[in-house]
Amino acid sequence: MKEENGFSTDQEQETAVLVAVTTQKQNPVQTAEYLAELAFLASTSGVLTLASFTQNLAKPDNRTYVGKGKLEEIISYVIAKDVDMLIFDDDLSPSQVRNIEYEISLLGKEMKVLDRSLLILNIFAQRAKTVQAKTQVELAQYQYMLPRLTRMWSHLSKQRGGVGMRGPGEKELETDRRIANDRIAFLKDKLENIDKQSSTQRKHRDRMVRVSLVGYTNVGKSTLMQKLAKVDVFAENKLFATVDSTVRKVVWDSIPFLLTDTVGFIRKLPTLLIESFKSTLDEVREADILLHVVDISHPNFEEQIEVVQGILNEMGAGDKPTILVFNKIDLYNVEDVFFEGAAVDEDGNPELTKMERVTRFLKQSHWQTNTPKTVFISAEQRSNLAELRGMVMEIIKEKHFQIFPNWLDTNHLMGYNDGVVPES
Ligand SMILES: Nc1nc2c(ncn2[C@@H]2O[C@H](COP(=O)(O)OP(=O)(O)OP(=O)(O)O)[C@@H](O)[C@H]2O)c(=O)[nH]1
Ligand SMILES: [Mg+2]
Repeated sequence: MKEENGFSTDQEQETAVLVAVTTQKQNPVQTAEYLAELAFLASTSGVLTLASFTQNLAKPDNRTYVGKGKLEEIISYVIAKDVDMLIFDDDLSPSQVRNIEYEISLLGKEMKVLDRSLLILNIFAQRAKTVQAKTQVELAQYQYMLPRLTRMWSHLSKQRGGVGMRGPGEKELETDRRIANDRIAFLKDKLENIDKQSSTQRKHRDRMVRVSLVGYTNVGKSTLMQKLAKVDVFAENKLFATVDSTVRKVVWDSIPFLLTDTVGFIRKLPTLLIESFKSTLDEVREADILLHVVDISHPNFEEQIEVVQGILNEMGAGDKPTILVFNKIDLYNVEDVFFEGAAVDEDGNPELTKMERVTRFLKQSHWQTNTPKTVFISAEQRSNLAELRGMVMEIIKEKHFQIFPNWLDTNHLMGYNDGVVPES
């Protein structure tokens, strides 16, 4: 194992070459962005990207994803550089994996062939902490591997550990499909029991308003959770820092509610993961209010919003009361803002802070006008958190009084009807 102490040294760090195709459905700019994301995923799981290859095709090749000539070019490169693995940006069918492995073996080399899903599964496996998350990931891994259980797979995994080979463990990989199927049945059973327990737990706290932080991975959900609930939640500049959902009871203006931090979404999130994380995602499904966090400093944030919205719709959570929370405004380029003429206050007051200027500029942007509820914040620098809190409180109170029409503390009703939220 190369990561015995949780560190991998430079010499021993596993290396990868990334492969993507530009198609009729995916333009070169998108391909470049997706490759950047794939490299980030690789580095999150401790793998160093040495190079990436792309090819223009009408659609990915049925047999080997890229064309034969391109594959040969890639294989010569990986042999010359002694690369540990090939990572493909799209999901490969079991037969594509076999064909690619076969082409590699013709040149006397053995190497791991991963796709985006497997890489994501691997990161989830590294990060899952609770029994539930671990079970969910293991189930997804088995379901992914079942149609791919080949001699090559078990042979390789016996020889070398590391990325792509974690999870079910080497021993199980040698076992036949029947045993894998038994394991899948066992894990499903286990999950069902855990589900029963957690749904009982959820019922016990049934009568509290639930607020869920959702959003693309790495946008700052856990950081915001920390600032809002004053708890220590693991946040990191890596993808999928959070795999387990964290629930905290928070009391604002004497009204208690539950705040949940959830696993981040990503483009092409493996369907198997969505399925096996069903119960974790129930937190989202059963939420009263969603805070959809967006990293406005990310060049692709608009597409990320769509991906998240798409997954929420698929889950049947697309029409919940939602606040679009644009985070990381501290990273927003101030010069752009200056040239848009927003640097000076309407009253001619030039004394606006950078954050105030950025906020003012963003509030004039189409994101403000097209979306019913938006707010621009910096979780890390605590900018505009009071405004966010006010917006959340407005909906929380509405929901809370639906659940508790006789909530006795009339102090907190004052000012509620006209939407005034007491300053904290
Ligand atoms: N500059 C800046 N960085 C931020 C802000 N909020 C969060 N970050 C950073 O963004 C990175 C990701 O933050 P997390 O809170 O882990 O993001 P997450 O959405 O929980 O990510 P996953 O759990 O991986 O889905 C961390 O390095 C944070 O320090 C912000 O307002 N400004
Ligand atoms: Mg997180």
